[in-house]
Amino acid sequence: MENPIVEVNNVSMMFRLYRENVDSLKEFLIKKVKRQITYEEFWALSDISFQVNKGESVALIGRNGCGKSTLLKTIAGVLKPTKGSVHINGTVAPMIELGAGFDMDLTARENVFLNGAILGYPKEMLEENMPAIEEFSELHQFMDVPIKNFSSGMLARLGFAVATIYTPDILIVDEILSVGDYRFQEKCHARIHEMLEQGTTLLFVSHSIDQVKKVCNRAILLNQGHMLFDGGVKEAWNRYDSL
Ligand SMILES: Nc1ncnc2c1ncn2[C@@H]1O[C@H](COP(=O)(O)OP(=O)(O)OP(=O)(O)O)[C@@H](O)[C@H]1O
Repeated sequence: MENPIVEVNNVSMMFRLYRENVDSLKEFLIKKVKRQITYEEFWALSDISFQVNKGESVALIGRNGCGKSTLLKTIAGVLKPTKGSVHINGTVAPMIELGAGFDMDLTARENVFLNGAILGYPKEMLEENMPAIEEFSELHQFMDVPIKNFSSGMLARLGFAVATIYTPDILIVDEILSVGDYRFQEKCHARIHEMLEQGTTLLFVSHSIDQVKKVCNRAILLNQGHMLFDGGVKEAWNRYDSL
């Protein structure tokens, strides 16, 4: 039997919620040293465990703030869980906060190199793929324009084009398909399907049942940081509806 491609073992995530109202880092540090800073512990994820096998497409569903993005970030390695562990058996392309590493003062082309480097792609690979990125993002005449002049849809197109230049073992998609116009969303879906056909495993967050039904064969329902259900998409959505 093959090893699972993603293993999430008893993952819990705690954030400190600071209640103090401080105006500067200096004031914060002084208060911290004097132990005048108080915080509340907030558990965004509590004891989550599941495994994903190669080729599965799994949706994470649940209400706003239930912990979906936090869970994806621990799987992508962006956040280290407070307790538990995550094991990944392959390459990961995280599409979380697309273009989070963009610099607004740089041009689209310069940002391809910047964002590509953050994603760990070699410079030569980015140079080689520049025509494909221009083509997919449909930003031809805008490639040498500073991106501060771009619309949110244009930024999403650029971010998606950079993130998908190679076919990863695991693709992590967080809500990004809600950005961009309908035609571009369809293009993103087509690209994701192409990857799935090549054996990519998908972890997907979306608030749209139609999108989840289109791409996923399994869904995990979260509620206030707890895992309530793991199984078929239809049943997961029925349970979500009755929360
Ligand atoms: N860095 C942080 N510091 C403090 N609290 C955080 C931090 N990141 C997330 N949270 C809190 O953790 C909880 C889960 O957030 P998360 O973004 O994972 O939810 P979500 O299910 O993805 O929500 P949405 O559907 O609105 O995107 C929320 O209550 C959020 O406020």
